[in-house]
Amino acid sequence: MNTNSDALDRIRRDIDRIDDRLHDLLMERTALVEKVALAKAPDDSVALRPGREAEIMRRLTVRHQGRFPLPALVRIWREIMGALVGLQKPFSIAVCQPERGDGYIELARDHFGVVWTKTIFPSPGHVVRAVADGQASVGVVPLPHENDQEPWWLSLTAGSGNLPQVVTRLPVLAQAPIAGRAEPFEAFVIACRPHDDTGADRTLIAVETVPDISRDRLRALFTAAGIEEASVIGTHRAEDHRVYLSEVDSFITADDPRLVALVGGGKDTVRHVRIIGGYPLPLAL
Ligand SMILES: O=C(O)C(=O)C[C@]1(C(=O)O)C=C[C@@H](O)C=C1
Repeated sequence: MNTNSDALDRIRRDIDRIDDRLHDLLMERTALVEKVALAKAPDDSVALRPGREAEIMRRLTVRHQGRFPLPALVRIWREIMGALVGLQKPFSIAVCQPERGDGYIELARDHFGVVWTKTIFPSPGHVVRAVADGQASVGVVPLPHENDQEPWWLSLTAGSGNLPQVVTRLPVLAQAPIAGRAEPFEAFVIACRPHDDTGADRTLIAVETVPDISRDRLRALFTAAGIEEASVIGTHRAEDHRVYLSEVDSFITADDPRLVALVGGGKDTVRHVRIIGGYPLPLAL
């Protein structure tokens, strides 16, 4: 009996020592991130680097071993990086929560952690405006749906200047289903910064065509321009034109010659092509 409780005490002292080391490392990591913040351009409006975060998470999930559950590991690092992004610059999160419940707030909390303020907005359009105006550092908006009456992503295709862009897709690791909830919530994070190249990314390209063309024709235009694996994730039909939101399985920037080929290959049909961001591929279990 005594021996057992002695052994237990010893193990618990080891656990205390490990907790102290973890805690010390966390404080040391915080000090390093403060140095990273000083090295960033002062006019950077948001400290968030979704690509770097994705690379960290991929590296850790690959080296992970043993019985500690991977979703718990991801959650701990989400909390750490979420906390540290807001220590570098003021950080606030605009969340679209159009329906009852708090599915998108949960997604935002799982990704950015518990620390920073989250403000609920009734529509994705409000969130886009809040981020564009600098009222919020990032926004969480539902993934586009085919039958959206007023797709929020259209406002990311128009105009110039520092428009918000899609930078992340949530959740970064598929969540366990919640009993009683029909569908998992999924969202895009938008911010006034370009999406990052992590070597495993998707890019979102809005293509405006006059007149309307079929999806098959659109896919053929992408293929002819040298862009494979383009799938449509949203559409908007106006009186004299159609806008497709296509998702491409690679990292593409606005100056990519393939986009010029896409416009040229469409002769007069493709009026406008615009990248509205992209995101690192979500973690695979
Ligand atoms: O590497 C950076 O740029 C950081 O700001 C550090 C850090 C991190 O905690 O590792 C924090 C926030 C960023 O979104 C990405 C990574």
